[in-house]
Amino acid sequence: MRLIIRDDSETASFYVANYIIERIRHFNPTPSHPFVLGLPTGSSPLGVYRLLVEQYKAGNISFENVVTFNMDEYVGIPRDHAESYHSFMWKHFFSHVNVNPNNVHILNGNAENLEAECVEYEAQIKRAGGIDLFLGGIGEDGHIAFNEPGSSLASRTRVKTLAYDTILANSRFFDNDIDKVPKMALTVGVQTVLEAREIVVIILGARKALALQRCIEQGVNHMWTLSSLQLHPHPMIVCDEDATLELQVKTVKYFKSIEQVARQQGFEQILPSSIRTGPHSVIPKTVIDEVQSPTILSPQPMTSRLLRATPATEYPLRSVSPDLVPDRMADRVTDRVGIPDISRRLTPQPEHQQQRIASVGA
Ligand SMILES: N[C@@H]1[C@@H](O)[C@H](O)[C@@H](COP(=O)(O)O)O[C@@H]1O
Repeated sequence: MRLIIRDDSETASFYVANYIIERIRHFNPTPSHPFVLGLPTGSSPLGVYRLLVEQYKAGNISFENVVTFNMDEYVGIPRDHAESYHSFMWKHFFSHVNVNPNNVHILNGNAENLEAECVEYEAQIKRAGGIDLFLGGIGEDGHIAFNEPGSSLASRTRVKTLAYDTILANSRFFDNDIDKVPKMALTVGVQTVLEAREIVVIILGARKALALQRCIEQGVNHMWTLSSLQLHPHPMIVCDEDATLELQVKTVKYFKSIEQVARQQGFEQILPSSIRTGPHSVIPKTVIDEVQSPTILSPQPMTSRLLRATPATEYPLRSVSPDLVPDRMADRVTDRVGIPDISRRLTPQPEHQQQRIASVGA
């Protein structure tokens, strides 16, 4: 899990937008090998969409070969209702960029057979080759898409009844009248999200702080469906400082230090090549040269093989996301020359303390 913490919503959105742009560029999508992007609605991704549109207009990114799948849609409100997720997506993103309308997929909450609609949506995702990057937001109760508390972590796209808390939270978009808020939605499942090759979630504001805490510091739990991210190989949460309010100080310092150390080492994030370029491309293989020696008839020892590393430009020498290096708060207590002073550990060791007291007294 990567947790990226930024000062405010603007800088968090900036990080996510740039990240998506970098990922699409790296992937180098073509009509036959498009980048498949999962997208959310809600107020949290608004800044990201604004920045993506800005960058598109500045000529820095193209969405021509990007296929999109939205997370969810209300059931029973007209597609052109101002608060439908169709309207939201076209208003804030699609109509401002060069995405091909045929490449846009949003669940139809007015389908005659809602169940069949959901089954077909899963099939469409599969036909598109799976989702390369799923961008998500969360509800205050830690739900991802409309996977409300108690949703099966194995769930797939389906019809979902909304939790009262969600109806209440979303009433702000419906004249603060909960009677106007749809009570059902179509949503991708937790499993659908987990099957994306990469997941990025943006979490902003103090009202999401408890959800973030449950998802980062506690175990996988169907009552906080975002916590399922812990089971994914490449998840990243980007949040603002306000969203960290319920986290332990050491958790915040830990994740900040991870990012700092990575930057000092000269990288932001390195994903395996198959994730960065999609499943269809050939992953460069390390070449092994056999040493030709006609006189050796017995099996050659390992030292007779020359391992020629593939150039870093083609394939990273570090082939996986950097692992989180345990970083104890106690290890940060250093003396003046920067060497850890064991006698001042935050978890006291009585024998060392005694030695120190004795040496100070001498
Ligand atoms: N179905 C959507 C979610 O996908 C979204 O993450 C959530 C949070 O919205 P906001 O970002 O406005 O808090 O709202 C709805 O419940």
